[in-house]
Amino acid sequence: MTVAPLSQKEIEDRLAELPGWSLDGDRIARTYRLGSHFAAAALVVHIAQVQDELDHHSDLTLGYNTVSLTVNTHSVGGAVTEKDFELARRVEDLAPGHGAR
Ligand SMILES: C[C@H](O)[C@H](O)[C@H]1CNC2=NC(N)=NC(=O)C2=N1
Repeated sequence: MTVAPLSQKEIEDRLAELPGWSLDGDRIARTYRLGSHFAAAALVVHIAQVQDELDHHSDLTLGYNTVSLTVNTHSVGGAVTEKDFELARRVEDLAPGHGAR
C-alpha cells in the first residue's frame, strides 16, 4: 500500500464513511463503550492482534468500560494515511462482536 499523507478532503471523505471516528489534531480517533471492564480489555487484546497483523499500531487507552484509539503514521512524520483508515475499518469490523458501541 502506498503510504502518503492524505489531504484534508481525503481525510474528511473517509471519516464520513466511519461514524464515530473523528480527526483529533493530526490523528484519527474513536472511543468505544463496552459492557464491562473485562469486555473492554478483551477488545484491546483483539485490536492488538490486528495491529500486529497490519504492522500498524494505534495508541490505545483502556478505561473502566471504554477503549480509545488514536492513530497516525509515524513513518510519514505523523500524518494521517490510508494505513490509519485500514486499521480503523478493521477495528470497526471487530468491535460489534465485543458489544462495543
Ligand atoms: C518497523 C515497523 O514496520 C514500523 O515501525 C511500523 C510499526 N507500526 C506503526 N504504527 C504506526 N501507527 N505508524 C507507523 O509508521 C508504524 N510503523
